[in-house]
Amino acid sequence: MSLSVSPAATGPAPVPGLAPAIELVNVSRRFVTPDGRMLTALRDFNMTVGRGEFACVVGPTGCGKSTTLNLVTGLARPSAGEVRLMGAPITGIDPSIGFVFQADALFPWRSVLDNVAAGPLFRGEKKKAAYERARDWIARVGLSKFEGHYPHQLSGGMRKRVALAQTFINEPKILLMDEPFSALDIQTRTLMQDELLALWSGSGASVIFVTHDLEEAVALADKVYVLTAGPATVKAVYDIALPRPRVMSEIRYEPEFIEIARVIWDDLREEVQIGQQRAMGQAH
Ligand SMILES: Nc1ncnc2c1ncn2[C@@H]1O[C@H](COP(=O)(O)OP(=O)(O)OP(=O)(O)O)[C@@H](O)[C@H]1O
Repeated sequence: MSLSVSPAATGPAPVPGLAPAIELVNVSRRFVTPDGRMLTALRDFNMTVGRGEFACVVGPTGCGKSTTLNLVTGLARPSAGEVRLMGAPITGIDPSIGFVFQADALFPWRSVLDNVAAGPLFRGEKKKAAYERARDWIARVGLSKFEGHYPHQLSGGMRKRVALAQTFINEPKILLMDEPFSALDIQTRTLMQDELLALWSGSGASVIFVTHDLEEAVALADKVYVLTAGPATVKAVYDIALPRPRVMSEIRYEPEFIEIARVIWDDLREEVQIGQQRAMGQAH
């Protein structure tokens, strides 16, 4: 059984001389609520994502998962502690970060080709080279026949493919994903997970992927972080040593996968129950 549980961040053996891609060190993040109270969303939060590592984050609703991503983007500052990218403290919004969120960020008035070429053109790449690379990425996600289509003419899964091409064409060193596939039906979601792993495996990108779907987390990740009901701290980190390449439609039926998901769910369930009890208490 290649399952290990650790109370602190582990991960692949660090590359000598290279700092981890992402580090959150003793981070706390507090907000002032609209009624003037102080709300602690993250407390003493520690996370280390190695270079090229795929980390998934699961936790109860509202515990602080998106807040974690916002700190890594540089859009939000920690109230205490430090966030480092490639060993250096964050000073602003880093152009080497790519994002994919639940709502895709396609320009509705641009064709698929223009959407995918937008990033390189914005960064000053020559038009010919940008469009050549865009066509290549569109082909990689299987949409060559649709490059002249507009987003409203595509299915949800096709739009996600465009969003992935639009992200990977920028060759992000760090990729932040916040429930990117949660609005898709289960079959399309499975296909998109395969697509994501295929694109990621050739990219070298370090990923933080937030999801409510524990099976999705186990299937994709090198490492799964389980967060406590808010304020979020890291409850446990699980190394997922399932071999790669992984085929999403098959992996879920493997005994080892089922066992790993069961063990992590036992841990997560407690936090989900705490979150639900609190929500019910607030409703009374
Ligand atoms: N800008 C803000 N101002 C005040 N409170 C905030 C702000 N952003 C987040 N919060 C609060 O911080 C807590 C964590 O929110 P966050 O969105 O990070 O949780 P989450 O785990 O991503 O939620 P979900 O599972 O619903 O996606 C919540 O109680 C939320 O209401």
